[in-house]
Formats: sequence, C-alpha cells, structure tokens
Amino acid sequence: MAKRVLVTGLMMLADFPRFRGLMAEKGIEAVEVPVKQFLTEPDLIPIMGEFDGWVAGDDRVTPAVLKAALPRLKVIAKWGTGVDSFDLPAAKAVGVPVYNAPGAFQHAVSEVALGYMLDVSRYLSSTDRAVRAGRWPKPCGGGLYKKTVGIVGFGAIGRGVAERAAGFGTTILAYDPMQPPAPDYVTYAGLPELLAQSDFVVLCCNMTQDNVHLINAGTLQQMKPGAILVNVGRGGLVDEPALIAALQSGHLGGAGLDVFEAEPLPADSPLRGFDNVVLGSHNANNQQAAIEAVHVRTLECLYQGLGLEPKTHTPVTDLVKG
Ligand SMILES: NC(=O)c1ccc[n+]([C@@H]2O[C@H](COP(=O)([O-])OP(=O)(O)OC[C@H]3O[C@@H](n4cnc5c(N)ncnc54)[C@H](O)[C@@H]3O)[C@@H](O)[C@H]2O)c1
Ligand SMILES: O=C(O)[C@H](O)COP(=O)(O)O
Repeated sequence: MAKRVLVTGLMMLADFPRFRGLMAEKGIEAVEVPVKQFLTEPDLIPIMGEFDGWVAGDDRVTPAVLKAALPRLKVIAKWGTGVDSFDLPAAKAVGVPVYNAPGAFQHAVSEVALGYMLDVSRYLSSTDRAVRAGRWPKPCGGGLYKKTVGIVGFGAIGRGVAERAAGFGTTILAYDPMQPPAPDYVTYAGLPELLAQSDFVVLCCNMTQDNVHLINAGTLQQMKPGAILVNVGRGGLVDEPALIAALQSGHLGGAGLDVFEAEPLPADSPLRGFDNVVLGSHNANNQQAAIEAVHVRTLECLYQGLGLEPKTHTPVTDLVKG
C-alpha cells in the first residue's frame, strides 16, 4: 500500500506539484491541505489518522494531535529549523520522531539581520519612502562602524551575524546560556551587561518556555538610549506592547523586525506607524540556496523516518531529555 504523507509546510506547498512528483517516485502519495499560516487541533485532529508521515510547518503539534495520528504516523519532518510550536516531549513519549533542519538558515537569516541593522541605522527605507513622496531628506545615521552589537542567542544564526558584523568594524558581545564556541572577536557577557552596552541588540535565539518576552519593559529599559532592536528569531521573544511603548517614548532608536507575536502582523498594529521601524514578513529564511537545501533535507528526513532510506539524520526528539 502506498504511504500517505500530509504536507502543510508552506514552502513545500508553494511548489507542491514538484514535490508530489518526487514523493511519487518513492511510492508516496503526498496530500496537500489548503494553504494556511499554521494548522491547529480543529484542522488536524479530524484528518491526522490517515497519514504515515507529515511534512509540517509551524503547525501546533499537541498531545491531542499526536493521539489522533496514532497508530499510523511514523514521522514528522518539520520544514525548517524552529520547532517551538511542537510538543517534542509528547512526540517522543508516543514514539513519533520529529526531524528538523538545524542551522539551515544561518546565512539566509544573518544576511537579513545585517540588512535591518544597516537600514534602520542609516534610514534607508524611510529615505526611500520620503523620496518617493517628493521629499529630499538628509538624516544623519549612526551606522555600524565602531558600534557595539549584542547578539542574543549564539547558535548558527548568531554566529552568522557575528561573522558579518565583524566586517563592519563593530565590537561584538554575545549572550547565550549554552555559550557555544565563539570566535576570538566575540565576548560573552551577561544579558544586562549586553543590553547596557550594545548599540544594536539582535535576537537570534530559539523560542522556549523560558524566554517568552525575554525583551520586555524591564529589559528594554536596560538598553542604551537610542539603541536599535533587531528580531530574526521568534516574535514571542519580544513583548510587543512594551516595544511599542519604548519606540513611542523615543528610548529606542528603532527596530528591524522579521517576526511578530501574531503573524501576519495585524493590520492595526501600531508597529506599522513608526518611520524608524523596518518590518519583515517572517521571510528572512527565504533565500534560494537555503530553501533548496531545506527541501532536500526535509525529504531525506521524511524518507528516513518512513524506513525508505538508511538513517543518517538525528531526530530533534532524540535530544529531548527523559
Ligand atoms: N526569521 C526566520 O525566517 C527564521 C529562520 C530560521 C530560524 N529562525 C529562528 O531562529 C532560531 C535560531 O536558529 P539557529 O539556527 O541559530 O538555531 P540554533 O539552535 O543554532 O541557535 C539558537 C541558540 O539560541 C540559544 N538560546 C536559547 N535560549 C536563549 C536565551 N534565553 N538567551 C540567549 N540565547 C538563547 C541556544 O542556546 C542556541 O545556542 C530558530 O529556532 C528559529 O526560531 C527564524
Ligand atoms: O524556523 C524556521 O526555520 C524559520 O523561521 C522559517 O520556517 P518556519 O516559519 O516554517 O518555522
């Protein structure tokens, strides 16, 4: 009997006929669902029992969804890096391995982080808007040279930001409880010290239960007056009302945000109203080479989880303690 695989990962759905064809060559029937930002229990529970595998996006993988998927589901291949919307201990407990693509967006996302730093600190987008509107402004920006960059989360993306920022003549601080190996030009610091000294604070960490609203009214107050906040990690790292207040008061010099607490960013979000905020659409990962590599990796993980290829990748559920 052909194996059936549910595909909800948005990037794979965007090119679905191609992936349906590739999976068919492996004897897999790939099934798409109507495109939605992410799926929740009411979408998933009624259908989950019919699949051997799942190429998932940022869907809410809860114990109830996993229960509905058993006994048939053998593997979840998350398209991408972040698995914060998955209950990994629950998946491990029921024996469904979850694979992801760790570090796959190092270059793609760190390029965009530097883009936000340059844009906000040199008024590129706001000048573009002004010139299009018939004005000819001459804002004087701080730029990057001789500035201090504080990187919060020194994993793959954090390291990519450091490598690039170093080329702009910056001093680089990093905060990461795991303290991964770092180049000589990076100095680890505590979070308060990093916030107090940095002209740019760049959030590159994964989202966990412990770092929800890591950047809040209190930690924003610890940032240097005029500093710029960049978030390419996850929206939930930042308390948005507190960020909005810090922008309104002028305490922050600006922000570059690829990710938000609610995505797509609500039409009435006050963040849309600041000239010194550059907004993205959770698209920092969307760079051709990275996307193609993640397509390949995701299919490899899917095939390995279905027993169609020898195992070479380690499921992220294997890293869950207990
Ligand atoms: N904007 C995008 O398009 C995009 C694309 C890819 C990944 N991401 C997000 O970026 C995250 C990081 O990706 P990565 O490949 O660098 O992952 P990674 O696992 O290599 O690095 C994450 C690092 O963050 C650290 N960390 C966790 N909690 C922290 C905290 N409270 N303070 C400081 N550091 C903390 C971890 O110890 C780890 O070293 C992903 O988990 C994902 O959520 C966003
Ligand atoms: O975590 C990731 O890999 C990136 O944020 C983009 O992918 P996602 O939005 O599918 O998680």
